Amino acid sequence: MQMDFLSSTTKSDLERMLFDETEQPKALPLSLLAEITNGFSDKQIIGQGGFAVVYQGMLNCGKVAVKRLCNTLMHEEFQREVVCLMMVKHKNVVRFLEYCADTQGSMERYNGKFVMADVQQRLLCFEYLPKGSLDKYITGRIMWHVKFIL
Ligand SMILES: Nc1ncnc2c1ncn2[C@@H]1O[C@H](COP(=O)(O)OP(=O)(O)OP(=O)(O)O)[C@@H](O)[C@H]1O
Repeated sequence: MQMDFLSSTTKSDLERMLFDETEQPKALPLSLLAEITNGFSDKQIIGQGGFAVVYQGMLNCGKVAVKRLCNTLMHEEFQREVVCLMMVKHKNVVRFLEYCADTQGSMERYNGKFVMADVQQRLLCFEYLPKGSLDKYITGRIMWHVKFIL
């Protein structure tokens, strides 16, 4: 199996992906995700789940949601998640666009010695949904229902 040494997907490939629903999810370079989130700036954060921080990624036309997973996630779990996301295609499920699995060596001190440690970054990219979190709507409805009963 021949593999590209580095993913060369560009911002315009990502835009094409966003507007063409027949395109299959591909690997994205970390540098592109850093570029569209302004270096994973806090100002771009749109939410936080149990295992990830979610950033808004800005394209020339359109937006995406970039989910940066915590680095305790095992590679096998990430792989399983990507496989599942690639199989789900439904109008009621947010569209999965691309993924990024980046590993870089970094010299770190361990027990008084320098060792080369693997620094892993795992990210998922989805279409951006502008109406906020579903839990606000559900909580709102439940609160209203409880008030009505009382
Ligand atoms: N595609 C998206 N478009 C816009 N906002 C999003 C998108 N995905 C996630 N978010 C925002 O980020 C928040 C966290 O999302 P995330 O999917 O990480 O967590 P979750 O589903 O709430 O929890 P879990 O960690 O159990 O998956 C959401 O509540 C939402 O506000």
